[in-house]
Amino acid sequence: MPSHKPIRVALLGCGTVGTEVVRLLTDQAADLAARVGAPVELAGIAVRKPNKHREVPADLLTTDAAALVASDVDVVVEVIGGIEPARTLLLDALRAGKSAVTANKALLAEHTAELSAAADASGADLYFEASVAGAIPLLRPLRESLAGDRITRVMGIVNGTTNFILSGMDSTGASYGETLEEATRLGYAEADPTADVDGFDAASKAAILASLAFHTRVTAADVHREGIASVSAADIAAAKALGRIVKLLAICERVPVGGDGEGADAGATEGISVRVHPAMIPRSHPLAGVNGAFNAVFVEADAAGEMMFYGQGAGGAPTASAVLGDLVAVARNLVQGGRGPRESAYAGLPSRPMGQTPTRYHISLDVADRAGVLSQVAAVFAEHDVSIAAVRQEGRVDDASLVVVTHAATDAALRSTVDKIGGLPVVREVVSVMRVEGEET
Ligand SMILES: NC(=O)c1ccc[n+]([C@@H]2O[C@H](COP(=O)([O-])OP(=O)(O)OC[C@H]3O[C@@H](n4cnc5c(N)ncnc54)[C@H](O)[C@@H]3O)[C@@H](O)[C@H]2O)c1
Ligand SMILES: N[C@@H](CCO)C(=O)O
Ligand code: NA
Repeated sequence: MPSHKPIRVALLGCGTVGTEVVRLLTDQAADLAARVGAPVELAGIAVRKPNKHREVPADLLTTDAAALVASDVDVVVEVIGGIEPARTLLLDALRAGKSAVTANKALLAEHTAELSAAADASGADLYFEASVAGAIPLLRPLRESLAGDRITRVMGIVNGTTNFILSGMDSTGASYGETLEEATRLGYAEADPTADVDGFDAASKAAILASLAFHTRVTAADVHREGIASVSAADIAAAKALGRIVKLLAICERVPVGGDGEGADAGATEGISVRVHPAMIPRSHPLAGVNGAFNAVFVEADAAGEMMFYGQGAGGAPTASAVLGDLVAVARNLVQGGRGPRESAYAGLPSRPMGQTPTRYHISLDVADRAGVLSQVAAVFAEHDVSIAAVRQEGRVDDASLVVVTHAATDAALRSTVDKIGGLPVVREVVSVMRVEGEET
């Protein structure tokens, strides 16, 4: 039996995730104690409305989260969400030398520097595996298992709500609006789905992933963000016609820098691009088969090569699994002495603006079916120094469709190419414009 004194845990928030944390802590108490080497005891649960929590022991409930944090606890688990009061509560805990576990990506994407500094100053642990891709072990592999390698790219589906909607649009051909309604009816999308569909949730996760992968401090403000509201049935059909599928991707990659920049870029030869946007990927890509509310993250590293992490990225029990894994880790550190890895931001790579990021575009046009159209369109690409990888033209009686897939060029050059093409008299409509990922450039 464990001889160490019990590890006392304060749980802040008892919603979808918190309820499952309580259940796992209770159901697995004996196993957890054996694994940690000390009993892991729930000292209190901070909630807003105690009468709404009949499923958890009433004597543990309190509405005073700050007092619970200040009480005789060793670890604080934060599953409230949002910036305040979560930020202040976690800072108070860390400053007092109490280790912290959080699932709060919104907070981490803004305030990791401050939280890590507080943890370093007191020697406490800060763990947050549940904040990205829920149950999937991802942050610890990036931070620990791959610490000896050089990660070049992380590309993932890290938002279940938008993946559910895009998968639905792909399988039924329905519009974005219709599919969002269905997702809301089934309880996948929240009443206010803004954070998910506009890409804020994925952008927070991208910032956390890029920070770990590239040993660089990246915040949500460094992430280029586009959501899925403008993805049309025509985009989905255009992708399908060429053996591709549309996904909302979080992409973190190393990109070359000229070294002629100013400020943070001066003299740098390498930067990073961190972005969230819909993109077409080949149906043969490992991420293409990730459907519904599942998450998956594809990682490329110099020595390890390609890896994929796949599983449930959301939901009470899956997210609580990651929270409990972190809780066991910090509790073990308390029992055995020592600390988990500290924040590592030594590389300080500059974030490159989207306009200077190399991307590829898929462009579908409705054009007049007459001689010379193709050469007029091709001339605009040449003017912008954008090289064409493939062209497909289909003529009909009074109009025709033209699909162009480019080689890599800067996003800014591609954007101005599309703008200029849209203004050509022979182009009736720009049917679909989308970036292409997951293929040779
Ligand atoms: N639900 C998921 O699938 C999921 C997945 C990964 C990460 N997360 C993250 O986990 C955290 C919690 O998510 P959730 O889905 O459980 O949210 P939730 O809204 O279900 O639960 C949050 C709870 O915190 C309570 N709360 C709010 N202010 C409080 C305060 N001052 N003191 C005490 N309690 C307070 C709310 O009343 C609510 O019960 C968020 O940071 C979220 O981003 C959730
Ligand atoms: N709203 C998020 C929850 C998990 O972070 C999603 O849909 O993936
Ligand atoms: Na995770």
